[in-house]
Amino acid sequence: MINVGVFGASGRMGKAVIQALTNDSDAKLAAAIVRKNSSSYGQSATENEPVHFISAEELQPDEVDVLIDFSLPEALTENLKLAEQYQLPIVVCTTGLNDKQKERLAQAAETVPVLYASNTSIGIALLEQLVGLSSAALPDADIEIFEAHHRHKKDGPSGTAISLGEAAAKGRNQRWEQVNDGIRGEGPRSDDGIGFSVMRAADIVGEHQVTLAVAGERIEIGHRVSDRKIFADGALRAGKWLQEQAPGLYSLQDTLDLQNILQRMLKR
Ligand SMILES: NC(=O)C1=CN([C@@H]2O[C@H](COP(=O)(O)OP(=O)(O)OC[C@H]3O[C@@H](n4cnc5c(N)ncnc54)[C@H](OP(=O)(O)O)[C@@H]3O)[C@@H](O)[C@H]2O)C=CC1
Ligand SMILES: O=C(O)C1=N[C@H](C(=O)O)C[C@H](O)C1
Repeated sequence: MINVGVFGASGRMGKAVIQALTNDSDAKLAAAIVRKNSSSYGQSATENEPVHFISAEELQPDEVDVLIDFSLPEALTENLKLAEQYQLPIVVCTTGLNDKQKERLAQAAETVPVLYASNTSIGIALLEQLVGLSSAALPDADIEIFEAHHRHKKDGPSGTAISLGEAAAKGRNQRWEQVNDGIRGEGPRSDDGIGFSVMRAADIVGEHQVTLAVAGERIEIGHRVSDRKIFADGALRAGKWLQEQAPGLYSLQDTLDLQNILQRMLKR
């Protein structure tokens, strides 16, 4: 049985992970971590089991095998410090990280296993591969990315949309910093630029579409999530995998065989 500690446990995703753990025969909730000034602090985190929302200082490291972080970027440094202090593997799922925070992930990965996933759905991992392949195969296509999320989302474009842009740039051997056009506004597009359009509305869980267009033809590769269980299950799957790994910085792609599957398919 794997004991899971969840950061951001009171949030939309934290609750989804706790719910997923109630039906998981290999893993259980060991710690539901919130801020000390959280309105959830001290309350029961589960319906039947005696797990309460605690603060990070109250974490009992011997009771936890892996940490899953679905809080916000502001909490990343403290969460990584805890993982380092207690030598615990950590799956980081928060988005909107700046360059310094991404460097901090790499620094933590020198001493503990760290898996960073802007999207824990296997469908998006597959989409990334398909986008890389399509971008390489259509070097002259204009690439644009659309994403839609719920009205409460703070960051934009979404972490997933940026990861898909990076996969497209990689497919063409381009540096992401050179082709990232950000959210589209006025003015004509450059030949290589990859731009985003963003929708925030109601309770949309997460939708992404990558368009590769040449004059007269358009490829659209898309993905929609309608239930946060998809992300929660993906994060737990990643956590189970990570707790058997050596220190290092991993991605969801490392846990899957998609690249080999794609290569085998292409050889046929
Ligand atoms: N990788 C993936 O597949 C997915 C990633 N995400 C990402 O996960 C993150 C959380 O999303 P979501 O659950 O919707 O967000 P919520 O706002 O619902 O939850 C975030 C939780 O973090 C806690 N929090 C807020 N501010 C701080 C802070 N400064 N320090 C520590 N904790 C804080 C809050 O709990 P409290 O105040 O009670 O402490 C809050 O409940 C986002 O970055 C989102 O983009 C979302 C879905 C899927
Ligand atoms: O905030 C969300 O809800 C989501 N965030 C992630 C992102 O920014 O890509 C993943 C998912 O699409 C939901």
